[in-house]
Amino acid sequence: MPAATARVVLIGPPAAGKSTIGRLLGDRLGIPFTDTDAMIVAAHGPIAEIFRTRGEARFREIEREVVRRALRRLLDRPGVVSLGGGAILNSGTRAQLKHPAIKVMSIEIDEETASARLHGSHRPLLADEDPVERWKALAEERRPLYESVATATVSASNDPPSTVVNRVVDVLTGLQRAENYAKFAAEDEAAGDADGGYAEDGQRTVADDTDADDTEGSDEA
Ligand SMILES: Nc1ncnc2c1ncn2[C@@H]1O[C@H](COP(=O)(O)OP(=O)(O)O)[C@@H](O)[C@H]1O
Ligand SMILES: O=C(O)C1=C[C@@H](OP(=O)(O)O)[C@@H](O)[C@H](O)C1
Ligand SMILES: [Mg+2]
Repeated sequence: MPAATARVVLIGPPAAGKSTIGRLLGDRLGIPFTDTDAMIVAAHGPIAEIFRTRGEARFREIEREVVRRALRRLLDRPGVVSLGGGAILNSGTRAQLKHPAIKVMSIEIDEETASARLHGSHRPLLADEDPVERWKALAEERRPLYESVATATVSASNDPPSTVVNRVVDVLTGLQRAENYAKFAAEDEAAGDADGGYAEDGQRTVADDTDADDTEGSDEA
C-alpha cells in the first residue's frame, strides 16, 4: 500500500476499535492519524459532559464541523481518520465520504465482542441499564448507513488489533492494485492498443517480466 496516496477513514459502531486500529494503521503507513472524537474533546471537553450539558443535537453539530474539517484536510494530504460511531448519521458527512480518493473501511464486530468491550464504557449513548442491548439496537439501526458509504468491510471480532490492521492493509493493497490495473487498462486503451495487450489466442503480447518464463514457446523454456 503506497502510503503517499493513502486516504483512509474508519467507520463502524462504538467499540469496534476504530480509534485503536486507526492509530496503529497511521503508524504502520507512516501517515498522520486523526481521531475526530479526540479533536472534539480537545476543543470542547469530555464527550459525556457535552451530551449532559448541551445535549446530543449540539454534540452532533460540533461533530459535523470537526468531521468536515478533518475530511477536507484528508484531501490535501494522506492520512487516517477515525470517526465516532454516529458521525455517519449526518448526510453531509456521508456525501464527503463518497469522494473517490477516500477509502472508507467499515470495522465490524459481533455482539459478543461488543459485550466484552463495553464494560466501564463512558459512551453516553450506551449509559443504559443494558448497554449491550442498546449497542445492538444502534448497530442494527445504523447498518444501512455504514454499508452505504463503506468501500470495504473488515471484521474485528476475536482478533488482536495487529491482525485487524494487517487485514485493513491487505484490503487497501487490493484496492490499490485494482485501481492501478484500471488506470493501466485505460491508458492502454487511450494509446489505441485495440487488442489490450493480448493476441487473439489470449497470450500476453506486452513485455512482462513476471510471467516471461511461463510463456509457451519462450526462448528460455
Ligand atoms: N482488536 C481488538 N482486540 C481487543 N480489544 C480491542 C481491539 N480493538 C479495540 N479494542 C479495545 O476495545 C475498546 C474500544 O476500542 P476503540 O478503539 O475505542 O473503539 P471505537 O473507537 O470503535 O469506539 C478499547 O478498550 C480498546 O482497547
Ligand atoms: O456511536 C455514537 O453515536 C458515538 C460514538 C462515540 O465514538 P466511538 O464510536 O469511537 O466510541 C462518540 O463519538 C460518542 O459517544 C457518540
Ligand atoms: Mg473511537
